[in-house]
Amino acid sequence: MDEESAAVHTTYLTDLIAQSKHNKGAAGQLQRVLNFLGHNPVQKTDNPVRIGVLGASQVATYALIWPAQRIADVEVAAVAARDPKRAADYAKKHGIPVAHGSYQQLVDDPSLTAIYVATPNGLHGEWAEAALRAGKHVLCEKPFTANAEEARLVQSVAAKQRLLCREAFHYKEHPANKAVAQLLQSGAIGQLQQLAVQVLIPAWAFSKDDIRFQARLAGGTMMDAGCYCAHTLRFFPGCSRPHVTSATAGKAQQQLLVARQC
Ligand SMILES: NC(=O)C1=CN([C@@H]2O[C@H](COP(=O)(O)OP(=O)(O)OC[C@H]3O[C@@H](n4cnc5c(N)ncnc54)[C@H](OP(=O)(O)O)[C@@H]3O)[C@@H](O)[C@H]2O)C=CC1
Ligand SMILES: O=C1OC[C@@H](O)[C@H](O)[C@H]1O
Repeated sequence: MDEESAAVHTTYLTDLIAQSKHNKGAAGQLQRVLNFLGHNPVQKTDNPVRIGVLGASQVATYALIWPAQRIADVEVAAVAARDPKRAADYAKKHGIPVAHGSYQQLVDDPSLTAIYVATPNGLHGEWAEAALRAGKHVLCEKPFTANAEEARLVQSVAAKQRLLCREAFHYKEHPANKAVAQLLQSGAIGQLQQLAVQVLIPAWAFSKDDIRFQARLAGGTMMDAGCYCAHTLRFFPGCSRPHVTSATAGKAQQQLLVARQC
């Protein structure tokens, strides 16, 4: 969304929130949408965490750039794309002060504290590792890497470098999920018997050449939506380490990217 449309949406939502003052639930929902639009930037502190975005991606806008505008001690300080012009255009559009024409330049930028890896899945491991070796903390998009071997390597580099390296699963930070986890932990609702997870994402939301449909970039339903299922199964207290008894690979359905696990 460009700045002008964001401003229009913001005004509209602010009016709606004012009108919903007698309905706290609705007002809260609307406030969250307004926050998501991120159009109320705050003054940064003197020494914010300076994050560089690796990949001029869609996800970086709503997962990092807009939310960071409302956080005083976080600054999105640079972006890199494989093409310098694309990096410059993206930086201009989103008010990012520095644009790098290669991922390596971003990783080597001494002014940055952390790197947000927002590339196709197949490149997560390589660039998370490069960023860690260059002394940067890493926030890596899900799924963490393309396979377990890469994941172990990246984690070992993070440990050796004494740097943070987190996978960007935000669902587990949501208060509703934390409350469920706490209920399960406390035993207040008994012991967990079964957990069924299903993620449905409309396939029409993406073009045919989207990174999600490209095996060479570690795409595919299980990598895109299915990693939420696998992660959820391990996240809640009482869940044992999943044991795979069978697996069947098939072509994605026409209408939906569907991933299920029990
Ligand atoms: N946590 C969450 O809620 C979400 C996470 N994601 C994850 O974020 C990542 C990016 O997804 P999304 O932003 O939707 O994807 P986009 O296609 O919008 O962005 C991917 C970026 O990767 C870069 N890239 C590098 N190599 C290639 C290549 N060979 N082909 C295509 N792009 C390439 C491109 O950057 P450039 O051209 O600038 O170099 C591009 O901007 C994925 O891993 C996805 O799983 C996605 C959505 C939500
Ligand atoms: O992680 C994700 O969340 C939102 C979806 O649009 C997307 O396919 C997936 O990458």
